[in-house]
Amino acid sequence: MDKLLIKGNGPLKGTVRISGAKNAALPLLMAGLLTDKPSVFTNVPALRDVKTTLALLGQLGARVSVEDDKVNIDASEITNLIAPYELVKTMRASILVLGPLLAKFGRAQVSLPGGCAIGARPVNLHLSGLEQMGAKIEVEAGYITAHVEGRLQGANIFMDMVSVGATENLMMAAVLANGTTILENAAREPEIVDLANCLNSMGAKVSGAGTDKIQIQGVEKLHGCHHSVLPDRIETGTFLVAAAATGGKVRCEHAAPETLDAVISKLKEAGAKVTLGDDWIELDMQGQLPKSVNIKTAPHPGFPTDMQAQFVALNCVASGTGVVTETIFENRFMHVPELQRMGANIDLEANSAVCRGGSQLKGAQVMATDLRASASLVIAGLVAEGETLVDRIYHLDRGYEQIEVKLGGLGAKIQRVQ
Ligand SMILES: CC(=O)N[C@H]1[C@@H](OP(=O)(O)OP(=O)(O)OC[C@H]2O[C@@H](n3ccc(=O)[nH]c3=O)[C@H](O)[C@@H]2O)O[C@H](CO)[C@@H](O)[C@@H]1O
Ligand SMILES: C=C(OP(=O)(O)O)C(=O)O
Repeated sequence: MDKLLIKGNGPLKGTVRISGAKNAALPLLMAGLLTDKPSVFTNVPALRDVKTTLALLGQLGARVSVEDDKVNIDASEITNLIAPYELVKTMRASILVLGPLLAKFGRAQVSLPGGCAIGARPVNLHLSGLEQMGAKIEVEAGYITAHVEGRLQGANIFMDMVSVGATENLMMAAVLANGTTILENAAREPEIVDLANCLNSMGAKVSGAGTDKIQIQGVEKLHGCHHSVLPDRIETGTFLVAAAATGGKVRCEHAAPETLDAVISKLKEAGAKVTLGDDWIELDMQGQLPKSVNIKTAPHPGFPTDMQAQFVALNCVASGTGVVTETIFENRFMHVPELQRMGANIDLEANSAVCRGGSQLKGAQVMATDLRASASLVIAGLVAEGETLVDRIYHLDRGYEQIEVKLGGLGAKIQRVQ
């Protein structure tokens, strides 16, 4: 099993190219199921989750081809409407095939994603929204089986929690429904706007994406698309935090600065000088060490839960005490015991991590437990004294494209080992 060996060696410096966003790419690729015509996506990141998505689409009968960062999907001959456990278990976003399959083919069977490291992550909002659109749904023997007589029907759906995945699934279902669907208390993440833009380029009628009320007027058919995936705001944020923690100066290119307000604001509070262009962000610590910051995660435009672990690592080496509160997932502090093994001074109190800064972290063998927890261990390894070995980095490969190559380009001593 691959591991990352990191030797802390001072400030990161240089320029890094940001990849397309995992969380935008996955629903976009699934949207390829909604049309008989070819869909072409560019700026698709080479990630394990993208491979899983393409394998899933292939298993359903879609013809998929990949050339560098370009993916072509032809879903004109779908032969199978089952998303099996073997694929769904490795990637929770597989549930996003349910809306498109039901809307286009009238039925689908998708394995229940099950619990995962960061929390239980139920899919009740996805299912109840589809039921309100006329679907009949049964959950039995670990599978969700859904069908609808004729077309899904437009509906007014109020979601009693803000869910990114449910908003995306229901939006994709509603584009081919009969009539108008209104999604209230919808998620407002930039990846939802990217999906809506892509669906509209396919002939859908979606308005209000990026607000908490999305209106979708169903159409009978969609055509193909040519869509470039939104840059990854979480990958960008991770490199910026790594630069801040090491006291460095890093410029992220091919980024989307407008999607990172909450993160940039916290980096400035930590003492970083941040400069923005249309598609780049530069962070300069001007030789200073960071100051601790308080953080509370919240749905967009609040502080993203997917950046929480990286800021815990930053707070450990910063000056002062920072309290990081997680409000989205009930078990998203698994990086804390691993950071403690490296000498971090953190106390867990309910859903908050009280991080007392100023520790000189020491290299250790640590274990990645989920995607962003892994990123926080890499950041800690970059500032630790001595060698850090991060095990189980298949989690990292789900969401970071060649992280060791990109960090190496910024001067880090990091290599993949067996
Ligand atoms: C592929 C993708 O885009 N993943 C992102 C997506 O995950 P995902 O779409 O799974 O996250 P959600 O926004 O749905 O989850 C938010 C909260 O709602 C709960 N919930 C969700 C659905 C449901 O039917 N019932 C329910 O109770 C979840 O357990 C969680 O506590 O948004 C999360 C929150 O920003 C991010 O951390 C993930 O990186
Ligand atoms: C939690 C994450 O992803 P997923 O929803 O794909 O598990 C993440 O990207 O941090």
